[in-house]
Amino acid sequence: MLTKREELFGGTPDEYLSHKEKYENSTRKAVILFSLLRKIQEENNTDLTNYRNLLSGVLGASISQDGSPFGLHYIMFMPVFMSQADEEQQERWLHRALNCSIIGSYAQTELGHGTFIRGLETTATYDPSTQEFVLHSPTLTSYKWWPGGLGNTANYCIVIAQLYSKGECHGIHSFIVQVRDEDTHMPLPGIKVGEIGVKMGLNAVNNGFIGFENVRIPRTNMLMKHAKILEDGTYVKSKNSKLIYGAMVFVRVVIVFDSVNYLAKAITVATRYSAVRRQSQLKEGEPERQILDYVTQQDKILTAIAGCFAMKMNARMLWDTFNVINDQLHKGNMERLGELHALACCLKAISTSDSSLFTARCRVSCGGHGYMVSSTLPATSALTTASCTYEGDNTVLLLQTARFLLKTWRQIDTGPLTPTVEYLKTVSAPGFSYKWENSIEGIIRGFQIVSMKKISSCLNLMTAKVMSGMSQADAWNTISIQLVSAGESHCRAIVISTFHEDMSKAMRSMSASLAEVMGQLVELYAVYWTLERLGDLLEYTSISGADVVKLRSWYEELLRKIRPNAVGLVDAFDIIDELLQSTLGAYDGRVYERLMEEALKSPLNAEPVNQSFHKYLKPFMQGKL
Ligand SMILES: CCCCCCCC/C=C\CCC/C=C/C(=O)SCCNC(=O)CCNC(=O)[C@H](O)C(C)(C)COP(=O)(O)OP(=O)(O)OC[C@H]1O[C@@H](n2cnc3c(N)ncnc32)[C@H](O)[C@@H]1OP(=O)(O)O
Ligand SMILES: Cc1cc2nc3c(=O)[nH]c(=O)nc-3n(C[C@H](O)[C@H](O)[C@H](O)COP(=O)(O)OP(=O)(O)OC[C@H]3O[C@@H](n4cnc5c(N)ncnc54)[C@H](O)[C@@H]3O)c2cc1C
Repeated sequence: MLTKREELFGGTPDEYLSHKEKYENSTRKAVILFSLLRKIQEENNTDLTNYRNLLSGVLGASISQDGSPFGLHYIMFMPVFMSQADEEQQERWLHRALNCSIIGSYAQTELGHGTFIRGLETTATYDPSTQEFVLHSPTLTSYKWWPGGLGNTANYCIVIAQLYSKGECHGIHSFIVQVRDEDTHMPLPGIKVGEIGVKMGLNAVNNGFIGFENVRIPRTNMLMKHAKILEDGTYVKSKNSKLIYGAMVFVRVVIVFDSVNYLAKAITVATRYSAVRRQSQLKEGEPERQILDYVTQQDKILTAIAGCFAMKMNARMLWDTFNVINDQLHKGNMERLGELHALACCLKAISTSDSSLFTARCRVSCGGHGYMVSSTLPATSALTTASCTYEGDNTVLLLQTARFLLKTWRQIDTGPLTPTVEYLKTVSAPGFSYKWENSIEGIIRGFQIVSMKKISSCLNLMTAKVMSGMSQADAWNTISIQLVSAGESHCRAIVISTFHEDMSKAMRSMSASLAEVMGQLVELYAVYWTLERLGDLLEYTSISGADVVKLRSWYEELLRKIRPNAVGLVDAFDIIDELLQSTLGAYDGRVYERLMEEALKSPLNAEPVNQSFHKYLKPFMQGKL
């Protein structure tokens, strides 16, 4: 009789399963795991604020690097319900979703549209005679495409469609739709649903497609916490049309935490492997050195560790900011919605692009063995690159942040600014002067000045182009590279300052030795990004060549200081081997034995001579083919 642990972590490695077997195996594991989580959930009431704890359990427990067919149920279906469904609808469905007696997905993206959601083609037309909506996919491009779990798993999904009533289009709204029979799991009439095929990664998420042929759903299946359709078809609009976007903000907040978790796995593997792997002699006649002793290896890995700690603290800040503003939204105060959206956009974009960049570096830092699937680095790389796209393409999200920053800059003199942008007032105040200094505070100030000057420059460029006769939209597109750069600079200034401030607070309750190491990580992160963004700093601040020489020495000194604590820092992530699932990163350091053990599991090692020898090779080698 297998133990739960053996059931979850034993059996044929996923990499040797077919696409279909991988899905079936993931579903088998998911029901084991989420039965345990369901028990935990039943003891707690659930609203959006305490929901993230459950979600971090779900994400942390998602034991496959290929994701889980239940992912979207937890990550989007339920949060959207909590933020978009009215009380009666939550009463009717949320408990069933929480105890997994229904499994949901979130169907927004279509074959033809992902970013431009106002261009979605799926329609929901209200029929007052029957008090129903008619859901329809008018074109192939209107088919929903990508929703996780929709292929074979979910029996309900939230569909985002253009709402029509009394001949008028009211834009996109959310609807809950049953897609499969709860007993037979057969697709319901008028519904064409399936799985989209093999992807670069996340191949257990069961991403699907769905098309509707005049499918009728009750009026009360429109999620009506904000906007409503009355029985006679009268449309009652939301207090704020942007509230429909609320769930995307929540998921972006979750994804920042996710990106930290994925990066933590990758750097745990790369750091431990770099301590085990010996290669080349630093000095003739000496034993081969741990590759972690090479400064170029430290440059790849220690900066990733610092980045992981930095983003973890920013994820917490974002979550706290989300809760504060979400409470205000519930009380009808929309004042900071735009700021929250801009912050969630840029932190989602920067956390996922950093995580993708550093994970790829971890992969190459492990040489050939880092290219083995059994190292788990290829899967983590595939995962982190996906996160640069899902829940909003990073470029598009940074443009959203830039849109907010330009709006803020236009109003800079009309009154106080909200917390995440008040630095713009400080560094642009009359009489403010700043001379570059090689210190954490000096670096933060430098990044804030770069951000402010980029925003100001973008607005001036826009104004000049529009004055020259260019349309607003063309002017925006023409300078969009600089707009993205302004969004990134704003975010980097926030990440460094938050890391410094929050870590400084945390260090007060640490031992002196631990505080010293944490302080080194903050400095390493700040100095690394200063060297990475030298062009901006040379353009907008008084940093000099001499400052740069000193910065480089400071950087190399920090690598030297942090090296002895590298393994301890990643051990502190405390990721158990079963979740790490890596031949290179296992706690016991038996890298070579594990590589061989995993290789022997390959079906191609089941017999000494593969059948292709007799069928193909032998006749070929004998000239008979
Ligand atoms: C069990 C374990 C499982 C583990 C599995 C691995 C983990 C996986 C983790 C997560 C899985 C994720 C699954 C993925 C799900 C999805 O991808 S769902 C689909 C997501 N799609 C998007 O994000 C679409 C992106 N596009 C947009 O958001 C918008 O189209 C837009 C880019 C913002 C542009 O829209 P629009 O043209 O309408 O907007 P603008 O004209 O630019 O601005 C209009 C005003 O609206 C404000 N706005 C826009 N968005 C929001 C928002 N989200 N919140 C608040 N306000 C918003 C914008 O600021 C403008 O306001 P203004 O006029 O005042 O300036
Ligand atoms: C693994 C994965 C899981 C997903 N899960 C779901 C899910 O469960 N539910 C769901 O609804 N969706 C899901 N998606 C879809 C995802 O939300 C979209 O892929 C994403 O929103 C990007 O849209 P798109 O793919 O249409 O790319 P596009 O929007 O076509 O972007 C392609 C390129 O065009 C550029 N571009 C687009 N618009 C602009 C603009 N205005 N300005 C400048 N450049 C622009 C982008 O920067 C990008 O470089 C998932 C996607 C992935 C990869």
